[in-house]
Amino acid sequence: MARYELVKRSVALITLTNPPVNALSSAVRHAMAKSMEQALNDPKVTAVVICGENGRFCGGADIREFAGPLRGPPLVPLLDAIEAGEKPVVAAIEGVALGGGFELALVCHYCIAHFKVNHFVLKIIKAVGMSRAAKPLSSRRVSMLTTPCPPDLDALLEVVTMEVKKKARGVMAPLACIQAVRAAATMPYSKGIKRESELMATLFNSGQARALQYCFFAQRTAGKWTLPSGAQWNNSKPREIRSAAIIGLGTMGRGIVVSLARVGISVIAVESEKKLLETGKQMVIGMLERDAKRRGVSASLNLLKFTLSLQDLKDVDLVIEAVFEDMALKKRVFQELSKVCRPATLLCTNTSGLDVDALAGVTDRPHLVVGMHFFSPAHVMKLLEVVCGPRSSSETIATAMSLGKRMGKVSVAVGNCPGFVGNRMLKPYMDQATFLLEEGATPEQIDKALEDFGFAMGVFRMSDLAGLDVGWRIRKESGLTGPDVDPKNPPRRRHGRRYCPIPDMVCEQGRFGQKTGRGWYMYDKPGGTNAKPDPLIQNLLEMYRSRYAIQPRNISDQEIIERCLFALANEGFRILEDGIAARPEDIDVIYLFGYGFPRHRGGPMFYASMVGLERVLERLEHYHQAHPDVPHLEPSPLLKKLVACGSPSVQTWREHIKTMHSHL
Ligand SMILES: CCC/C=C/C(=O)SCCNC(=O)CCNC(=O)[C@H](O)C(C)(C)COP(=O)([O-])OP(=O)([O-])OC[C@H]1O[C@@H](n2cnc3c(N)ncnc32)[C@H](O)[C@@H]1OP(=O)([O-])[O-]
Repeated sequence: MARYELVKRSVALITLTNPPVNALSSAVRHAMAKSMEQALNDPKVTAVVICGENGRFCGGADIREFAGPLRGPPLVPLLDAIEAGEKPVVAAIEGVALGGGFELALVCHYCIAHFKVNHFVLKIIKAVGMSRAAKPLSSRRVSMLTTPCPPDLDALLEVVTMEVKKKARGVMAPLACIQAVRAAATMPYSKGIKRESELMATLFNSGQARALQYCFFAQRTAGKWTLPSGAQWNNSKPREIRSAAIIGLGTMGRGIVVSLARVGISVIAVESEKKLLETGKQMVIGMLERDAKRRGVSASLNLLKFTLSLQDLKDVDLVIEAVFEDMALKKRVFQELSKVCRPATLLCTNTSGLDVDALAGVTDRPHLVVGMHFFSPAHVMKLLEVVCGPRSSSETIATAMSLGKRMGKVSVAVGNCPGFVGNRMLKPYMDQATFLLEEGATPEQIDKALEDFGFAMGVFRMSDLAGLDVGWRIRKESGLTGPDVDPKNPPRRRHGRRYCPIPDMVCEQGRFGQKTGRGWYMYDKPGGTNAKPDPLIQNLLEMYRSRYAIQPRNISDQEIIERCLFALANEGFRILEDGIAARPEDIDVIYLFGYGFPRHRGGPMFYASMVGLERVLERLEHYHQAHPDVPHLEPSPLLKKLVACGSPSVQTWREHIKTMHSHL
């Protein structure tokens, strides 16, 4: 946990040894305290060096221990002892120095940030020699330093506070940091430290801290995918991918090309027409050049090839199809790929919800077919849903997961069903929002409630950004609206359940969102981003309500949050029951990285657990009773089961889910 050695007969070297990141666990703190005592009491020791094993100084407190009560010696007295000690202490920093690890470095009298380990001992000895020859230690103690305080501190912090409140809506920690900076600038050290401890205690005991800790581990859990067959992340070897092809240079295809090329993978990009190919090529080159400039590297344009011919794909390791979301078209592409590509080439589809197994079925290699659902813009968004068809091999899944990681994505393995995890859950969430419009709410009221909850964008602003026509086309294709609707259907019912036609009416007016300058809001111009409430939408809602004799009522923010978010989580429970996601953590990671769910709320499933499953169940029952024609509000059997089992912690829900239904 901490190794103690005497180097050159006078330097005590204390090495933190707690892999993987040398976190300050109770055992490490205990060993550190003992080692420091030994070093300070040994007359042979003239200086102390603290470093971390395996190229990492210290990743901070051991977050795993936050779940329980504090054990072992606290960190602060150890830090005080180092700072006040009469022997110079040097922090030899390599890799990370985060949180408590950073504090540890700060209280040391000297810090060396070094890269070449072979120079390690030499540098330390030099630094220690310097410290002994130089001024007394008092000038090196952080508590003795005066903090510069700008004369306009209040105004400065006011501006920063406003900015933080805008960017990190509802998040406590950044605001507490500003208060800590104020304390550092205006109070003596001992009082400032006390103030910081109070702030830390407030944060530490908040639900937000628990949510953020959960998110940290959920993200890492998601990478540890597992299938009912026993194949999992640590027993399935991914293939090495050196070359890839992208079919379709629309928005998604372009983003995927950029994501691949910037990690050094050769990419062949295919389009069906010369004009589309040329436009796509120019855009990809521009995106790569801007990206390279931002990162201070040269753009990897030599890795790109643009072509109109699928024949050029015969030797690539992997193909990602990113054509229009049309099953017949995708099937034609996959049939063609089967003929053209060598038998070992992996065939991936970037679909946002179509049946991956149906596509696998038209190929000569269903075991090498997998879904890779990127989120737009694909070179920016971190989420990747890896959709495992029933016939996808473990090697195929491992390859897609590992390729996602290589591209810097947070990859989550999910099962194959309409909409997979993310978009399947989105439907009940959006349905609730439109039902609330019918009942008396406005788009801006609903968006404000969701944004106050912490979403970067409410559901209507988000839809305007994404484009309303996409969902409209899907609804037309599935016979929910348009000429194919059975005229016997009442206007507000489909398949025996409640249906809200308002989104269709908005689209019928050519209002497709930001791109047309009109959607749920109005914008200054097509492509504008400044959303303003539109009186025409208000009129449309009023006419709609009067046509269907709906008496509008006042709807509270609480009802908006409960109906939208509990319906979202309820679908998450069904997804777990159906085995489309292996764990609640996977669902939460998808919502955090793909749908802007506020991180300090932990994701929809964690949020439900924080509200209390009993309460979620009771509210869903209440709303379902009021709206019996909305099946999404009927509490899922898994939710009921978990409540009956005493609402166990989210990390143990998996034990209550029958794995026999798994689609993963
Ligand atoms: C008391 C005074 C107040 C102090 C407060 C604090 O210090 S608050 C803390 C302030 N510190 C932070 O907030 C730092 C949080 N950590 C990080 O930001 C990153 O992990 C990293 C940059 C250290 C390494 O990134 P990377 O991409 O190279 O690697 P990776 O991310 O994949 O992690 C590898 C493995 O290490 C694990 N693990 C990591 N850190 C901790 C930890 N502190 N604890 C426990 N475990 C930790 C991680 O779970 C994973 O385990 P797995 O899945 O293999 O079993």
